[in-house]
This record gives sequence, structure tokens and C-alpha cells, in this order.
Amino acid sequence: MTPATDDQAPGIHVGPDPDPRLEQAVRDGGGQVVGRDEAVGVVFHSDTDDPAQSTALVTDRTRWVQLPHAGVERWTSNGLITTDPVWTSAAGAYGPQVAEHAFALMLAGAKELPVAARATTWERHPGRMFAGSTVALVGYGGIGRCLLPMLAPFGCRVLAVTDSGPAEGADMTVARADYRETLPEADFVVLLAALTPETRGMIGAAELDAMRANAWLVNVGRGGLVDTDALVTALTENRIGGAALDVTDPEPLPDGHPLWTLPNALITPHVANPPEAHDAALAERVTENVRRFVAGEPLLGVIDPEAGF
Ligand SMILES: NC(=O)c1ccc[n+]([C@@H]2O[C@H](COP(=O)([O-])OP(=O)(O)OC[C@H]3O[C@@H](n4cnc5c(N)ncnc54)[C@H](O)[C@@H]3O)[C@@H](O)[C@H]2O)c1
Repeated sequence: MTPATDDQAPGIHVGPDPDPRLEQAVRDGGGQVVGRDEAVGVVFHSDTDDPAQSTALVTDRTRWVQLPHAGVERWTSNGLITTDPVWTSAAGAYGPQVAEHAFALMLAGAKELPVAARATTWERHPGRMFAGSTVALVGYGGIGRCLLPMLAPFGCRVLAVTDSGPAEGADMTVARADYRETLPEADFVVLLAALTPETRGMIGAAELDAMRANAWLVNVGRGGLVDTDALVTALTENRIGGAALDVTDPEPLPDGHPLWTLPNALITPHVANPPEAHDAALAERVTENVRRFVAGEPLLGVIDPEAGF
């Protein structure tokens, strides 16, 4: 990215609606907030999350578009991501809160909270120790890097799936293509990968069969990483310990879906990123990327249209 050469701060449009917090974030990074037609950068945010709303903000002058999400499969699968203008996601920005949620789901699995919270006597005594568990982090990006140190006090053995070289602090690093090798080893399989054509359905019947009989599947990535029908079968037949899912396919999970009532399933309906934490982290990311845009430094979260994240 070439540095801004104008005397004036580069014009950034925040849309489709005004957002005072993000506009302040733009100013904090050294940009000025302008209308769509004068802007060289766009910060998109929307409650409806319709990709068409973001492309409607792009003009011939646009050099950079910032999206509010860490997972951008709706943009990549529709061929909306270009390299000019460059598009950035919020990948990694929500790591602390989503890692915390994944950690809560793992503990809930170890303690079998879906059953224990409804038990009225201690006669069927659910749960086990989490300490000492083997944890597979399938996908090791921003969330994985926040989650790994949380496991250290519990003496967990951590298997990290990544192609970015050895994961510092992990007991073993496994290449993306070999993620299945972690499945028979893990007490907790935690899905943290981006949803791409390569990762869609990466946990299906064969992978669930490869997991330990008492292992829990935790998914805070995207519902499409898992074949839901195969998961329902595995849970119904008690072939794995359980599943704790913040994200599902379909999403939202319809009323009456078996995952709502299976005793070994725990659903949190995509709430791993609480609004206040989300907004603060997005504003921080916007400020940092505007600062980098002004300085001509590499932006954070640049989306690779080929890789899909
Ligand atoms: N539940 C929520 O509220 C919530 C919040 C934020 C992010 N997310 C999801 O979590 C995902 C990860 O977030 P992040 O901030 O860590 O993003 P990130 O871009 O930093 O990490 C994504 C990781 O996926 C990995 N990956 C891609 N293809 C893979 C493959 N074939 N096998 C294994 N790993 C693969 C990449 O190597 C990368 O490290 C996002 O893509 C998003 O979909 C969910």
C-alpha cells in the first residue's frame, strides 16, 4: 500500500449508515470521515450483513474496503473480493472473546453441563476433569492464538493445525492437510478454521467415527465446517461424548431441531462475540488499519480471494 501523499488526511466513508464510534475510530487512525463519492477507503458495517450493501459503497476512487466480520465466506463465495481495491476482514480482532467462549464450551463439555444443570440428584454423577486433556485446535489463527495460552494452567496437551510453521506453545503442530491425525488423539476437537471450499464439511461421519468415544466437538468457527446430519447421528448413537456449538448449519437452528434437545449437545446461538466486546474490538481494528492505510503499511486481515479468507 502506498502512503497517502495528500496534505489532507485520506477520506474514509463509514456506511451504509452513520456510526459515531467507527467514525471516531477513523479519526483516531488519522483519516477524515467523508461521503461515499469522495472516499478512498470504506468501512462497512451493517446489521443485515448483506454483501450487496458493501459493494454498493465501492466507487472508482475506492482503494480499500474494511469488513466487520472475521469470517467472510459470504463475500468470497460470491466472488466479491478483489485485490484492487484491497478488502480486509476483522480476522483475529475478536480472538480474546471468542477464545473465552470456546474455553467455556470445553469446560461445559467436561462437566457435562447440559445434563448436570438439569440433574436433581447426584446419583448419576456426570462430568470429569478438564485438566490434562488433549485439545486439538483445528485452525490456528487469531482465535487459536488467544485460546492456546488459556489452556496452559490446565496442563493440556495441545495439537495445533496450521501451515504457518510450528505453533509456539503447542505440543505438536499438524499440517492443515493432515488435520484428521489429531482426531483420535483429542479429548476436545475445537473448530477455529475459516469456512472455505476446502474446509466445508471437514467434520463428517468418517471424522466423527475417528474421534474418541468420550471426546467433545466444540465449534466456534462456522456451522458449515460440520456435516450436521452426521453429527446428529453420532450424538444420538453416543459415538462421541458430545458437541458444544456456537455456530450451526443451518443457522439459526430451527425450532424442533434435534440439536436443541439431545442431552449431549449444547448450543449457544452465535453469541461468542458479545456486542460491547465486538464493537470495541472493531473500532480498535479500524483505527489501526486507518493508521496503516495513512502510513502505507501492510493492512491487517487482508483477504486472499483465492484462499477464501
Ligand atoms: N462464533 C463467533 O462469533 C465468531 C467470531 C469470530 C470469528 N468466527 C469464525 O472463526 C474463524 C476464525 O477466526 P479468526 O479470527 O481466528 O480468523 P483467522 O483468519 O485469524 O483464522 C482462520 C484460520 O483458519 C485456518 N484455515 C484455513 N483453511 C484451513 C484448513 N483447510 N484447515 C485448517 N485450518 C484452516 C487458517 O490457517 C487461519 O489460521 C473465522 O473465519 C470466523 O468464521 C466466529
